Amino acid sequence: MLALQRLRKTFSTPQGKLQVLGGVDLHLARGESLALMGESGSGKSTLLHLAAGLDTPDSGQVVIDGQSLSELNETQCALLRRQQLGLVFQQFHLVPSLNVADNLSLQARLANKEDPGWSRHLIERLGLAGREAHYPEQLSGGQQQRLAIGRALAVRPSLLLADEPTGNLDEQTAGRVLELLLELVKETRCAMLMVTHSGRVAAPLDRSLRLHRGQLQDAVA
Ligand SMILES: Nc1ncnc2c1ncn2[C@@H]1O[C@H](COP(=O)(O)OP(=O)(O)OP(=O)(O)O)[C@@H](O)[C@H]1O
Repeated sequence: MLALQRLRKTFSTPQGKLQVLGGVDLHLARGESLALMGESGSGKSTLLHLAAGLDTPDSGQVVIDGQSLSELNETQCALLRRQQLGLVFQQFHLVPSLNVADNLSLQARLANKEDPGWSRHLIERLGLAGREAHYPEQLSGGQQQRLAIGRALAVRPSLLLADEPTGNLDEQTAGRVLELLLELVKETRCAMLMVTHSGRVAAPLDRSLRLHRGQLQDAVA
């Protein structure tokens, strides 16, 4: 589903070249969830951005559903991102002027993949039934993040990329949101790559890897 092949990325800094990824290989299957851990500055966000096609590697390639991103031009890459990727961040990035129903279907509408039946099902699963006409500011933090997850899944993405998706929530709420997220990943059979600092968050995922000195290694619990 997602393959990272010999991915290298170096940044230029005032102190010289900084190699962040030194030839990273990774394979993620459909329905599989992977926690990406590592110290601050180890390159987790860099890897996530490359996987999302938001940045380009120095060498190596990102393959999503058999399609190498390096073979696509910017417009094609944006289309693939819209249609096949779901992105969830620590900040919910909901549109304040749109209600719950419209926030949920926003990405699907932009991707021409609107499916009212699936949206209704998601609203139910997210525990937001009856709240469709409410605006983000009327929701709790946990409800807002559930809505952001629903927006990402409304396109039925083949790959979900999540950057600390429960980082802004209290522990109890975070636990419930994570549980729901994992259920929905299994239900939709998308692959999920999740950046997290927390061993507790990583534990229920299928696998955990740690970025260290530009390489992926098995994470020690
Ligand atoms: N555009 C850039 N130019 C120069 N250096 C960069 C750039 N982007 C990231 N870096 C550097 O690359 C390294 C990896 O950054 P990255 O944000 O991927 O780390 P991270 O593991 O996500 O960190 P954190 O856990 O703190 O979010 C850091 O040393 C960072 O300063």
